[in-house]
Amino acid sequence: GWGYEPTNGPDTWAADFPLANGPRQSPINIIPKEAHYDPSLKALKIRYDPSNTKGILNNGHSFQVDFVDDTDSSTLTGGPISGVYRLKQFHFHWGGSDNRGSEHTLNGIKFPCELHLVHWNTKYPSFGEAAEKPDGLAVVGVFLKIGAANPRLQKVLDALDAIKTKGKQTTFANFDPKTLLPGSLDYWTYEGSLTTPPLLESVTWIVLKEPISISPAQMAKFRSLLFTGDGEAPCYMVDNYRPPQPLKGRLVRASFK
Ligand SMILES: CC(C)NC[C@H](O)COc1ccc(S(N)(=O)=O)cc1
Ligand SMILES: [Zn+2]
Repeated sequence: GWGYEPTNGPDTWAADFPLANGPRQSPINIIPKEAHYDPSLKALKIRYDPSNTKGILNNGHSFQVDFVDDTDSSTLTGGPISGVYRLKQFHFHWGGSDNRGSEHTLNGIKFPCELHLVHWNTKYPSFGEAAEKPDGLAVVGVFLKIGAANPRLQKVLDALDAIKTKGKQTTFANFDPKTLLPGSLDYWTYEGSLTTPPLLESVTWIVLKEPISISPAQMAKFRSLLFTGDGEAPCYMVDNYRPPQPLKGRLVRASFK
C-alpha cells in the first residue's frame, strides 16, 4: 500500500489515487506576501472537551489521537467556515531531521513538524460522508519549530512507547488539544485536500501563522515510532509528509494584516 518510501511515496500515489493531480491538492507553499487579507474573515472559535478523548493509535503513516464525535462538545466554528465542524482526531507529520517534516511551507521554508486537527461538517451524518464533500472537512494546521521543550506535548510523547508499531493503540484520556495551540489564532486559509490518500478534495485548510515549539529530544521521540508492524523488518516513522502541490490559481486568504 501507499507510504512514504521511494517505492510507494507521494510521487507514486497518482497511479492509485488520480486525485493526486487534481485542482485543489494539499499541502501548498504559503507565500505571505501573496496572500489576500480578507477583513470579512471571522475569528476562529475553538471549543474542545477533554473528556471526548478516545485513544491514541499508530496507523502506520502517523499516530493520531481520536475523539468521540457523536455530539457537538468539541467543535470548530467561525473562521472561514460556516456551520459547526466536530473534532475527529489530531495527528502530526515530521522529518528525519530538523530541516524538513512539515507539509505546508512558508516562503519555501520547511518546519520540522506540523500538527493537523481534523474536523468534519455536521451538516453531513459522519466524517466518512463529509470527507466526500467539497465543504466536508476543516483542518487546522500548526507549525512546530525547534526550541524549548514543549510541556504541552509531554502527555502525547509519553504514550508513544505503547504504540511503537503499526496498528498498536492504547487508552488516552482527558487530553485538551487546545493546549497545543499557539497564543495567536491568526491564520491563512485556502481550499484543499487530504494530504494522504485518498487525497479527497474536501478540506478547508486553516494554517496558523504562529508556530509552537518542540525540542530536539521531543522530536527524537516522534522519530522512534515505526511505520512497520510487529514482526516486520523495522522502518522508522520519519519523513511522513507530502511536499507542496501546485496552487492552480487558488486564492490564499489571510485573517490578519
Ligand atoms: C475517506 C475517509 C473515510 N478515510 C480517510 C482516512 O481516515 C484518512 O483521513 C485523513 C484525515 C486527515 C488528513 S490530513 N493530513 O490532510 O489532515 C489525511 C487523511
Ligand atoms: Zn495531516
